[in-house]
Amino acid sequence: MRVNLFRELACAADARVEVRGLTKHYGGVAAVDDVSFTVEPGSVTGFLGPNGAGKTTTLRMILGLVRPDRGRATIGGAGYADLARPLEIVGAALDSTGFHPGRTGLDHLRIYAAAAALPSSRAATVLGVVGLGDAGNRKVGGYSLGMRQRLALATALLGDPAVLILDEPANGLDPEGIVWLRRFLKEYAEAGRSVLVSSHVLTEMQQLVDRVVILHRGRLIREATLAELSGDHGDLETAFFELTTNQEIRP
Ligand SMILES: Nc1ncnc2c1ncn2[C@@H]1O[C@H](COP(=O)(O)OP(=O)(O)OP(=O)(O)O)[C@@H](O)[C@H]1O
Repeated sequence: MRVNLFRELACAADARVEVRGLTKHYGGVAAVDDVSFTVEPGSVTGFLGPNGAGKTTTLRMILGLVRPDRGRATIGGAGYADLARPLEIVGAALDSTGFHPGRTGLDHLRIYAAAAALPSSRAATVLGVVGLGDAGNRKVGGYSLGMRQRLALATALLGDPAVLILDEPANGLDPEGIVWLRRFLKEYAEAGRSVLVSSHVLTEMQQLVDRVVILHRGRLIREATLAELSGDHGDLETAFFELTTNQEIRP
């Protein structure tokens, strides 16, 4: 399974995501304010912050879904819009609610594969990888939340990308699913790829990530390895609360 899924990357730098000075205002609100960080190949990076910190807006700017007011995000050195075959560079699962309920999981994936000029056979391959091999011919309307999360991950994996960007991927997964996801993402990173994953469940992140990027009120407040953060603050939960409370309130 791993042999088929994880092709050799031509160059490790293909999996590097660089965010430099990203800024986005909505009306008077600085949703993201001069944020810079790097997602390193070979690592799982946790993207953390309280509600409204600017995580989703940042992810959407990396993926070319929101135009920044200032700054730039690159994946393997290129902006998303300049990627010739984007699904083969970056796979993203930001939302597991947007599936057509009347389509089967397999059909959903085949449509995405066709749109990206990927072989139709990838649909069954990625369904098997995420553990939905037996549910591929069932309509997505009958899938549980955890099954939809797995389908969203399968969609992200279609192009065998160098980078995975996932928003709350464990939401709705049962304990076995969470353990599976953790192992899968670690293996993915160990194959020289990179994973950027946002979650509010800090105990889960503690077990999953190598590095963390923490936003608060639109600004970067810490980019560090988990080991550095633990050295300074103890566990991730303690670090998170120490860093995100008692912050100076900006005008
Ligand atoms: N399309 C939009 N129009 C107006 N304001 C927006 C829009 N998108 C985001 N915002 C605002 O930008 C700020 C950052 O929101 P964002 O969704 O990026 O935060 P988040 O860290 O992902 O939050 P959560 O953890 O709750 O998902 C919030 O104040 C939000 O209300």
